[in-house]
Amino acid sequence: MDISVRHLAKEFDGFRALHDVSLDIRSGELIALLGPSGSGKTTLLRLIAGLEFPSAGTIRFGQEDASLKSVQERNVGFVFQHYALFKHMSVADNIGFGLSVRPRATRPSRAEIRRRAAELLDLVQLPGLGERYPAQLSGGQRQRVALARALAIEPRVLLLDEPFGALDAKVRRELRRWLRELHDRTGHTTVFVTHDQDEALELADRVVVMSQGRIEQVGSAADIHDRPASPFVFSFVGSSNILPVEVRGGEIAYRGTVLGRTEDADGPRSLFVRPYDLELVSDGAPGIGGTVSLARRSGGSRIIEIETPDDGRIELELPAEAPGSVGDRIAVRPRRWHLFEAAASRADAPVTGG
Ligand SMILES: Nc1ncnc2c1ncn2[C@@H]1O[C@H](COP(=O)(O)OP(=O)(O)OP(=O)(O)O)[C@@H](O)[C@H]1O
Repeated sequence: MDISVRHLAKEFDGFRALHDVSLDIRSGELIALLGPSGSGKTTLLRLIAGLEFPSAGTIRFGQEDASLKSVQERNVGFVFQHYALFKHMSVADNIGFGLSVRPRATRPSRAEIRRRAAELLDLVQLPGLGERYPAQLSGGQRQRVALARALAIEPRVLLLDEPFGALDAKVRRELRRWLRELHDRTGHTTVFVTHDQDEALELADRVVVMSQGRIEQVGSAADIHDRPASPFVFSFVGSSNILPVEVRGGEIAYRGTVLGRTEDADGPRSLFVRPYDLELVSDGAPGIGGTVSLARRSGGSRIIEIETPDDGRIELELPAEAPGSVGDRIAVRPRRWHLFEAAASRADAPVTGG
């Protein structure tokens, strides 16, 4: 089922939670809505679900205008972070719930609902657990039951709001992989909300990065990472250093030191660089000089922070065996970077990177 969102806006008591959002979701796609708290992800998801109605704009499901249709009419399945399974119902009854409350004319027989619940339990890899109660399951198992319940109504679209948010990191990673496999098998159009960039970039076909009720960029993991459309996107999907630089005749200079070349026009810019895209330069070679103010080990790398003469701080991620202790003077230069407009990037970028 294709979903087409056009010029969607949503106001709550005069507060604009979404501004002019347009987005095309292709049938069978797995889409992540990624952004910081308050960026409008859940509002967009709830509008697609039919749990809220837009202040302006339209939502089409295929050829049909769904903007004012109810959740039932849209036939969407959804799962929220706090998988509210019915505690007093067995797992099988939870899964069959959506079918058992259908009007008599479209309601399957009890035997059919049982059969379907058992089938879905196999699909979510919990065969034989139908007679258990939610309290007798682990968090990850409950979340899979919640997904089975959402799938039971044979939804046209599956909407997931931070579905793995409440789980520990390892279970989260396992469920992520499992959800991707399930998606590939069932082919549902799926939209999920997350504020975790790893989850979004790893799981989704395309990621929609949101900030302050607007879409900043829509793209594959590679697009978002390698071709960020704005300083916000660059900073949100990883750690970043921001240096004030000057472009003159194709050269990028930081306090008079040429760091590299660009085809950009002359003028001030902000140079955005990832900690692992900086390298140490040997004595005398041009680079950004500074004094090491922090050095620590992180997994297989060394994280080093230097203080620059203009009171800036630069974070570097170097191989574990790299030299540099607190108090040493070193110089670095970027291997890869992104240049953005100076003024806009200052106002727009979050203070710290991801
Ligand atoms: N029912 C409501 N009434 C008033 N304001 C609301 C309502 N729902 C959301 N908002 C506001 O709209 C903005 C967007 O909220 P939304 O829940 O969509 O953000 P989000 O990106 O999903 O954030 P989070 O990651 O924290 O869930 C927020 O500023 C929020 O306070």
